[in-house]
Amino acid sequence: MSETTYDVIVIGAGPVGENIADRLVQGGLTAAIVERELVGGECSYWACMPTKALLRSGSALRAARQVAGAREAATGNLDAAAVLARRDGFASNWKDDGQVSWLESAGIKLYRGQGRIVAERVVEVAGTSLTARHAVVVATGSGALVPDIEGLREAKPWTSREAAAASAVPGRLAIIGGGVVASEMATAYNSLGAKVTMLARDGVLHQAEPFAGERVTQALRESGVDVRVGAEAVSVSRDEAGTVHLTLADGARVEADELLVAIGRTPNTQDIGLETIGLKPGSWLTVDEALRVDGAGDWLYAAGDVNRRVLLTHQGKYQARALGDAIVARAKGEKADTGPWGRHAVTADERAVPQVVFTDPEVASVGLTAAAAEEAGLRTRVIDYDLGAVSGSVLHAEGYQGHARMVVDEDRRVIVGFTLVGPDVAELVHAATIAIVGEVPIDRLWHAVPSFPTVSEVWLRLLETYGR
Ligand SMILES: Cc1cc2nc3c(=O)[nH]c(=O)nc-3n(C[C@H](O)[C@H](O)[C@H](O)COP(=O)(O)OP(=O)(O)OC[C@H]3O[C@@H](n4cnc5c(N)ncnc54)[C@H](O)[C@@H]3O)c2cc1C
Ligand SMILES: NC(=O)c1ccc[n+]([C@@H]2O[C@H](COP(=O)([O-])OP(=O)(O)OC[C@H]3O[C@@H](n4cnc5c(N)ncnc54)[C@H](O)[C@@H]3O)[C@@H](O)[C@H]2O)c1
Repeated sequence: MSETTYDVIVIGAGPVGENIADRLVQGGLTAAIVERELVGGECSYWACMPTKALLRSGSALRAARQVAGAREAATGNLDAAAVLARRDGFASNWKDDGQVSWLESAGIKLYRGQGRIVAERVVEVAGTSLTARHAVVVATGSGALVPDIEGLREAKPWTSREAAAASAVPGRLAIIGGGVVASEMATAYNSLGAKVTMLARDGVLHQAEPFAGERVTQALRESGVDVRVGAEAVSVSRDEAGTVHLTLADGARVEADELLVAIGRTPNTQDIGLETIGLKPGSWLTVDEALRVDGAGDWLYAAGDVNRRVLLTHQGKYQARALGDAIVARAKGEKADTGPWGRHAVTADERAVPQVVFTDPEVASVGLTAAAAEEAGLRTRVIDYDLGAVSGSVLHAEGYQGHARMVVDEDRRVIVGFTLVGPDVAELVHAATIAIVGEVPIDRLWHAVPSFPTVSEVWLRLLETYGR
């Protein structure tokens, strides 16, 4: 077995692993990255990029149909084949040459194969033993969770991977789940012509502000999706003709051509050698504020989905920048600055995580919901405003419907949570992220004047509702 030594070994070349390795090399260290599938990870080929590509064409068509003049020009349905072809491009046709070239140009050494920790600071991959001088970082991400429902695995359901990469649109698609993947894929496949049934046992987008799930449910139903809140599948089978049959807890039956299971994620830690260092294979890697793995030595870190802090690409990459720079600092004998909002801290993971759900309407949020703020013991005031009543919204689309909520910490008079629901609100949320991270006092926000006539004028309306 050949042996090679690097300053740091990163297992997993998803968006998080790539960014960590980049920061390390930019900081003057050597880094090897280990990847068993495609460089770029889930996000590039089976998650963020292809799913957003599947959603974008339907969103553009709906936007045109909401404006007189454009509506008359947008008379047909989506060209599903063209949408799928555009999606293929955004998934780089499931080839990673571009990302491999980037690794080379960034000075990061790639090893292909399953990486396994075999001892402290030692990782084996495809017959090569890699030794780390300073650290090993696990950035192996997550995979789809498939529940133990009778007959489900034998029925060969789609997970998010098959939904993101499908080469044809099924006539009927049933979905188990009511979270982000379920809601986005119900939106996408409905727009592509599938008859969608969504079994949302625990409600639709139930982790968001309640009005978000309610509006998305209503819009999905209006566009023809059969949303069944509270419905639970108890058994599944696929017959010889390929039809999937589901039986629900209340005895109801659902038939579909494909079944998507979208009920959350499981960590990719089953076969990475955790047992060799006293940790449990298949478990999420819990970490401290420096992203060091609990129960391991100070040489092992975990970032991105696998540490379960926040399962989002942008937040994982935020962890990657902080962690990469912290390892560089420690390697130089400096102390890492992991105190709140420090250079190497991941404070935003707890206080200001933005997320956009690309449904129709879109849901864009950051920070705490009103319920979460109350649960955290904050003395809050919740300000709501009808987004459709803003001049910019009325101009943006006929019959624009939306809602905005601002959650204010009354003791500090700063915003701690913000949620927008409406067409094209995705690009509006970053202003709220800055207000929360910057802890901008409400009194100062009165001086941040939104342009007229934009949808952003909702900021002014919220402040007026709050009062001066
Ligand atoms: C359908 C869907 C849509 C999504 N859309 C969005 C979105 O719009 N915006 C957003 O912010 N987030 C989105 N997410 C979440 C996002 O995909 C993840 O948060 C992100 O991919 C996490 O990055 P990561 O690098 O931690 O893990 P991954 O992207 O999962 O990458 C981990 C990599 O490690 C490799 N690996 C695993 N084990 C080993 C091993 N032992 N040896 C070698 N290599 C290994 C894997 O092959 C993979 O390439 C979506 C998720 C899904 C499922
Ligand atoms: N636009 C985006 O930012 C985006 C898009 C897609 C996915 N993601 C990320 O990917 C992750 C995975 O998404 P997801 O939708 O799979 O998970 P999720 O956690 O968002 O939703 C899972 C849903 O399934 C329900 N559920 C759990 N077990 C169930 C069961 N046995 N039967 C029926 N329902 C059950 C849960 O109550 C929940 O509503 C999320 O954490 C999300 O952050 C982000």
